[in-house]
Amino acid sequence: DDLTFCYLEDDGIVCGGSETLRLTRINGHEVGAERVVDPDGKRLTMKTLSLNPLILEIPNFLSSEECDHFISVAKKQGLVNSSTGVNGAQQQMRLLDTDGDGVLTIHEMRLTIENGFDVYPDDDDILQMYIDTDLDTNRDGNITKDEMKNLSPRDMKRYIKKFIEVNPEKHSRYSQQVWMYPDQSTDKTFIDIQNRVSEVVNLPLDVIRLSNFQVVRYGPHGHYNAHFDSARLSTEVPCCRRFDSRPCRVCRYMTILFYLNDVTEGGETAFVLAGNDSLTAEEAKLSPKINLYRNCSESALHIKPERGKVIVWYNHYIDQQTGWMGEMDDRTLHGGCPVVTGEKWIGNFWVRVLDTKEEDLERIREINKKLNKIKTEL
Ligand SMILES: O=C(O)CCC(=O)C(=O)O
Ligand SMILES: [Fe+2]
Repeated sequence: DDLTFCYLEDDGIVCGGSETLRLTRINGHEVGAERVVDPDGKRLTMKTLSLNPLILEIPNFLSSEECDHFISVAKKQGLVNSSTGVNGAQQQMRLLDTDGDGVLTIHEMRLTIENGFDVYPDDDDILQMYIDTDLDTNRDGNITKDEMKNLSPRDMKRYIKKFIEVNPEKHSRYSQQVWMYPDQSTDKTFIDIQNRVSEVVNLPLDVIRLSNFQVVRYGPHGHYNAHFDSARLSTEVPCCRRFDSRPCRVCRYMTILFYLNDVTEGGETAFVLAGNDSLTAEEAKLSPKINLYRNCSESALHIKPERGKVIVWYNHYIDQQTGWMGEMDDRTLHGGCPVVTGEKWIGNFWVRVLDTKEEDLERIREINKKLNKIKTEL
């Protein structure tokens, strides 16, 4: 076998060929549990913040210089507006007449717009839309099926698109970003960090290199409403490869989130359902809790951004049979609360995998070849 994978086990480091490759999961023990981790001689403390979902934090994982480095790389590369996968222009609008009385109240219209367009208007914005578009002919604040015909789905889309241009903070995600890829970058700091991550999460560097990295900036009002970083398992839709143009789903085994600065006020990462089993993810997605821009304080767990801190969580369990990605953990529903004062910089390091370990072994071989070629050219 041409590949070797090593893991830290109870009795020391154990290595083997490609049959050894598997995903790992840190044992969180209990909330508040702390242990010392020692990547490249840096004594750091890893603490368990939550068990359901499993979330761990390591303060000072990055030095201030490393944080500044990523911020300046991002600025140099040029940040672009973030967008979520849900693009209003492609979505079929589903009228959410939740009580089934054939009439949309303002509340139901809000749900309809939130779901269909990934846009979060206030009640006043909806009333303004009725005025601007003449949708509510009899001006009673309710939209009947007949009144709905006053505005075609296409015109509605056009109206919402303009609304978002004027009120960007009402989109589900309001931030700017750049991407970095481990198999394309020779940035020394980036390579150091990949090694450090590999050590503390006990995953081979080869698996860490399957990841991608996104540096994100939020300004005042910047936020990201609650979402999943990954998607549920599916036998019909394959895991996305980079720049995939087929219908595909994002498969991110785990999220490693770096805080690159201290935020003056706001900007916590919120886990809506941490330790809360009384609400299903589907119920949560239709509840006001998901709108972190408005209802951040209703989440179960808040993590304060602190320069250099990293938090780690697992979007999926491990499939014990294959050792590869298993069911999604729907307690991971999370997002970024609005920045009140100052700005917020983070790095998202997403450990991405494909549907099978064999496909990822193939990718690992390709990446190694590519990196060897870059090395010999240097
Ligand atoms: O900004 C945050 O704290 C969370 C960001 C996030 O969830 C994401 O970018 O996927
Ligand atoms: Fe996220």
